[in-house]
Amino acid sequence: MFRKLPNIIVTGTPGCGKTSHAELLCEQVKGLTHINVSEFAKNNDCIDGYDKERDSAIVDEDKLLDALEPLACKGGLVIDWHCCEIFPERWIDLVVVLRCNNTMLYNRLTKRGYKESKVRENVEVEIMQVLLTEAKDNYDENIVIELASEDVDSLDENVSRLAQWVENWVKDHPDGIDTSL
Ligand SMILES: Nc1ncnc2c1ncn2[C@@H]1O[C@H](COP(=O)(O)OP(=O)(O)OP(=O)(O)O)[C@@H](O)[C@H]1O
Repeated sequence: MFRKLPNIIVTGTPGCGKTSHAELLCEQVKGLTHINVSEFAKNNDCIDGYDKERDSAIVDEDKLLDALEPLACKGGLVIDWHCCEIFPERWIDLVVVLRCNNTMLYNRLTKRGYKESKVRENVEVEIMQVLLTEAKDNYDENIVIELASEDVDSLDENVSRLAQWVENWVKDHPDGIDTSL
């Protein structure tokens, strides 16, 4: 099977704007499919318990990858999750790491009603650039890009840039990519 569209990961600390970016990109570029991993895992029986301390579901990563594999082989996925290292390198053409100013992130998470400990933990993750390091450690640095997601203008600019990148990828891969390799 050949995939004719790239697969993109949109990652970043919770509240950075992954879902906002992924949704808008999929609205603007025909053929792309938004995979909100938390929802996808729930809908595909890939939940393996609940982490009370973190107040979040535990995803069974093996089951998740099995469920995603056929879709990843078709291509055109925009994978939206706060973790990127589990996705095989052969699936992924671009890793977008969204970054956000600490005060803004604090306000966004507080507005969501997150408890103080969860807000602090996530702001620290952002300060320590945890997601950027994870992306660079697990994928070729040439496919990892860092984008600021701080206001509506930056959201629009980022999405236009990503849409242009997809258009260029398609032109550069007229026969697609062989997913059996
Ligand atoms: N670039 C931006 N400009 C203005 N508001 C933004 C921007 N990005 C995100 N937001 C706002 O921040 C909040 C969190 O955004 P979003 O749900 O897209 O983040 P997320 O990274 O997907 O979070 P999670 O990992 O928890 O799902 C939303 O209220 C959204 O409207």
